[in-house]
Amino acid sequence: MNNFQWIWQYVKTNRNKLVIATIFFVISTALILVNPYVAGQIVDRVIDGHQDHLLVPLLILMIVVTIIRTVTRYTYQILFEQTGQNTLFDLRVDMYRKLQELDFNFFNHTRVGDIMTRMTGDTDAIRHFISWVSYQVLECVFYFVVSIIVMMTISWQLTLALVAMTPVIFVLTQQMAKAQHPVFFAIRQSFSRLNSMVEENISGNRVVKAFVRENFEIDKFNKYNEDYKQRNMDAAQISKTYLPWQDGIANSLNVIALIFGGYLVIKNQMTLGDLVVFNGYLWMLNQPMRMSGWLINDTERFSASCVKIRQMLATKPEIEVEPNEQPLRIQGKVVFNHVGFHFSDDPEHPVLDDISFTAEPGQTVGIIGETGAGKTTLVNLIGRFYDPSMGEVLIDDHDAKTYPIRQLRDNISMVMQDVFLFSNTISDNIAFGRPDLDNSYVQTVARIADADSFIVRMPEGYDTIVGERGVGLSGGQKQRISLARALAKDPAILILDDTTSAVDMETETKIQHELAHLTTKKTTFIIANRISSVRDADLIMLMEKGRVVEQGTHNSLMAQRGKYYHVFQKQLGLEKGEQSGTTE
Ligand SMILES: Nc1ncnc2c1ncn2[C@@H]1O[C@H](COP(=O)(O)OP(=O)(O)OP(=O)(O)O)[C@@H](O)[C@H]1O
Repeated sequence: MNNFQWIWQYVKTNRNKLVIATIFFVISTALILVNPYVAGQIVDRVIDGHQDHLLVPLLILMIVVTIIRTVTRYTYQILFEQTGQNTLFDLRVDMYRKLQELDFNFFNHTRVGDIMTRMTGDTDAIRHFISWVSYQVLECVFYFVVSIIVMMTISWQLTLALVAMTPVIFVLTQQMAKAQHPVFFAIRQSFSRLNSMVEENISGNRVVKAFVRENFEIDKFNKYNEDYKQRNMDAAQISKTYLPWQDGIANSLNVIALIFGGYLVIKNQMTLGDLVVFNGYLWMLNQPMRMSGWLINDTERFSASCVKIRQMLATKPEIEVEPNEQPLRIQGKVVFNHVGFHFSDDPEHPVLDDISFTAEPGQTVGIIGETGAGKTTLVNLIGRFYDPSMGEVLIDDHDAKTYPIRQLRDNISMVMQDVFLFSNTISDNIAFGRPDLDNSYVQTVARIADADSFIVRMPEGYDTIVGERGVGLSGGQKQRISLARALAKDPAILILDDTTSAVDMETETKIQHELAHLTTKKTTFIIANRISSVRDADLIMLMEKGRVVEQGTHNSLMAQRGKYYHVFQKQLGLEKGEQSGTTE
């Protein structure tokens, strides 16, 4: 399917509008023929033929035609614009839906700036094509065909002399399109890189300032900015090479018409009135020749944008998301059966290797281990953010792959390492997964997460709007709101990925105490650095380089006197050194 066929799928819902627009377009464009003809009549019949009484009616006719033409032209332009806007709207809806459907794998490999370029610049290039370029092309084709037919009826010799120039224009247009094609793709890529760079700089502005790297960032931006400018200059250079020729040839038609037309008038093979009429239609032949270069540019921009959008819409998530199904309540038993995992773009490096364990419903599993050991990846397999490359993950004794993904995730809450809050009220952030929650339940879960005490001290309490990504809150406060958000879902499986790393040990103990006394038991996975965070767990796994090297309860692991024992001794020593009388 080419780009035109593809975009037609969106445009065709506006069929009625397009039919009306086309009728107005035909009326408006056909009326263009009238005034030059009337002008010819004025010359031949009023000036040469001395039929003075015809002057006023002919002038009135010209005015009426001009008014009708203005109204019809305005109407079809509006209708084309509406069609473009509607298409843009539908396209954005589809793209946004697709973004919700795409998985971690896509977002791991696609820059935010690139996605933003597709959602804004690319969609607008398509709107511009539908709202403006499409009827300009129609107009040009109409002008070209009609002007030749009409001019033929006036003087076929003169028409042929002019039409002889069109192959040259055609070849120039073809050449220009060929040269512009890769350049517009390069412009599109460069713009996306520039957007990504700016987006990254804004997101990372605190890091930039903290490391005093503003000048480095400016230099980096200048490089991308320069590249974008250069690509546009390349396009301009190509236009500069071809457009003056096209323009020159289009203009030369006037000269040819005057010289050859004048000759025909002198030879009495054409009346002066006919030459005036002919001249009146000449711009209609000129216009398509002049416009063709610009329309080619816009069409190339349209094509480059279509390719990027179609690529995104065609991307299939590795894990298919089915439409919403009936809610399903799971018990929360989790079994890993010789699970191995590698990222699809890096099959050489297994991130998880032969992991096996069982967590009964309501049990707590603690996962500790060095950084990069694979702890986050392991819990990501439970919610099917990735599927295992080997072995199987069983949820309630069924392969996790057999669950529709949304049904499964509805039963799982994750508090992620990198807390993200929406720029909304605290209350809405907590109720994100269950928007129908009443305020008292929101407060209950906030209390369990030890967030209530600081929220009520805020000027607007639960109605306080937090900034983008939770700006305005401390790291620990964000973690606690994010924990409350996870609890509000009342999940069967709760995953806490380094959730209490930014809170003090006293608060952590308090939260753990509250979690342990929840009315509905949840299978809880706690990833932590401090053994104190997991020591009461039913099962503790110590991970190293993608493998579980020791597992058991705190007491059994201590009795083994292995790696866990040594980590514990080390942490105990550090804690004692740092603060006496802590929870250990
Ligand atoms: N999207 C990805 N593509 C390729 N490799 C990845 C990706 N995400 C993580 N990894 C690699 O997988 C390994 C395990 O990462 P993971 O985040 O699971 O570790 P972790 O134990 O949770 O670490 P930390 O305690 O620092 O959070 C790391 O070596 C990491 O480099």
